[in-house]
Amino acid sequence: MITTRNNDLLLQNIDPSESFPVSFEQLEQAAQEKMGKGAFGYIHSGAGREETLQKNVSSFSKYAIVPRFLNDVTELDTSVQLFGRTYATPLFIAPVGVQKIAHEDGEIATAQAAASLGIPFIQSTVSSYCIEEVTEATGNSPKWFQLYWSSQNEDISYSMVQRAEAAGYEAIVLTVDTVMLGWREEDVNNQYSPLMQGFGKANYVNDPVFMASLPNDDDDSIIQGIVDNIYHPSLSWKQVVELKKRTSLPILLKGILHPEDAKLAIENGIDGIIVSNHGGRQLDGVVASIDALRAVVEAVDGKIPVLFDSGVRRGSDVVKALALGADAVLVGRPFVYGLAVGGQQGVEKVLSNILQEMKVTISLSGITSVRDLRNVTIVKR
Ligand SMILES: Cc1cc2nc3c(=O)[nH]c(=O)nc-3n(C[C@H](O)[C@H](O)[C@H](O)COP(=O)(O)O)c2cc1C
Ligand SMILES: O=C(O)C(=O)c1ccccc1
Repeated sequence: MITTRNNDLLLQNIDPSESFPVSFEQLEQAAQEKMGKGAFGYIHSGAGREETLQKNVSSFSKYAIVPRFLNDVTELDTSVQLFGRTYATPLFIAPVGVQKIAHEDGEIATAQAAASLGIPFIQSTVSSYCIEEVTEATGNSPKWFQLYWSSQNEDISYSMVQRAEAAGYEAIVLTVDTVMLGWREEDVNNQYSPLMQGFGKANYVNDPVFMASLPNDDDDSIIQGIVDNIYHPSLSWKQVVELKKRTSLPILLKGILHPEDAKLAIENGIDGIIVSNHGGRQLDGVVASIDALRAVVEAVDGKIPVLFDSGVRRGSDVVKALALGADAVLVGRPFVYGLAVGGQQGVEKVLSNILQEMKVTISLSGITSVRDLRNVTIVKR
C-alpha cells in the first residue's frame, strides 16, 4: 500500500510564475510550434481517415462517473500490484519510439521524468537511446521493454529480450498490432520517416546479433536491416509461445481489442494484455480503445492483468479506464508533447498534472484506493 495524505491539489497549482500549458490542446499547440512539420505530423497524425484517432478521445465522453459522497477521503492509495510487484501509480509511460524527433534528450529525459514520479517507463524497440543508456541514466527505477518482433532473424528478438532482462527490466511487452506500419497519409505528404533517418536505431546498433547479421556495418546497411526486420507479417501464436519459453520475465501482448484474442492469450500462457489500437496509428476504422475495454475485461475475468491505452488525455480518462476494469493505464502523446516543449521538465509537468487530476478525480468519486475504483458506478450514454 502506498498511501498519501490528500491536500488541495488545485490550489497548490495556482502559481503566478507558472506558464506551462495545462490542457492537451494547449500542449499540442505549443509542441507544434517547437517542432518541424514532419516530426510533429509523425507524432500527431493517425492512419487512414483518422476515424479511430478521433474516436479514441471522443468516446471517453460517453462514460460518466456517478460519485458517492460522505466517505472519508482524507487518504488515497494509488499503488497497484502487477506480476508480484508493487507500482506506485496505475499510470505507465507508453512505449514510444524515436523520441529524439521530439527532443535531443529523447528517452533519457522521459525515463528520468518517469523515475522522479515513480511512474514505470516502457522503452520501445525503436528508441533513440538504447536499453543500456537508459539504464545508466535511471538506475533501478521500474522499466519494461517493448519488443517489435524481428522477422528475418528471430535471434535478434531473443537477444534484445535478454539485454532487457540483464538490465533489470521487469516485463516484456510484445506489440502485436504493428506487423507492418499503418497507412499514414500525413507522413506520405511530408515524405517523412524517422526510421529511414536513423532515429530508431540505438537498440539495433548496440545488438551483437543484429550487427552480425548485416553484410557490412555502414549506415545504409543498418537502416535496411532494421526496415527488413521490423516488417513481420508472419508473427503468430507459434512465436509468442516460443518467446515465452525464452524468458523468465512476464510477457504482455499490446494491441489486443477482441475478447477472443484475450482468451487465446490466456490459453497460450501470456501474463498480461494491453487493450490498445496504437493511438489510431495502425488500422483505421477500428473500435475506440475505451469501447473495447469492458468486453475484454469480462473475457479475461481477472485471470491476468489488463492494461489500457489510446486516447488518454487527462486524469479523469485514467480513472474511467480503471473503473471500467483496467489494472493500469498507459499515457502516450501527452508526454511526447511535454518532451518536445520542455525536455525532462516538460514530461514531469505533463505527468504530474495527469497524476494530480487522477488523484482529485478518485477522491471526489468517493473512494480511497485505486483498488476500489472497480466499485465506482460508470454509466454509458
Ligand atoms: C510517435 C509515436 C511512436 C510510437 N511508437 C511506438 C512503438 O515504438 N511501439 C509501440 O508499441 N507503440 C508505439 N506507439 C503507440 C503508443 O505506445 C500508444 O499505444 C499510443 O500512443 C496510444 O495512443 P495515444 O497517444 O493517442 O493515447 C507510438 C505512438 C506514437 C504517438
Ligand atoms: O509510429 C509508431 O506508431 C510506431 O510504432 C513506430 C514504428 C516504427 C518506428 C517508429 C515508431
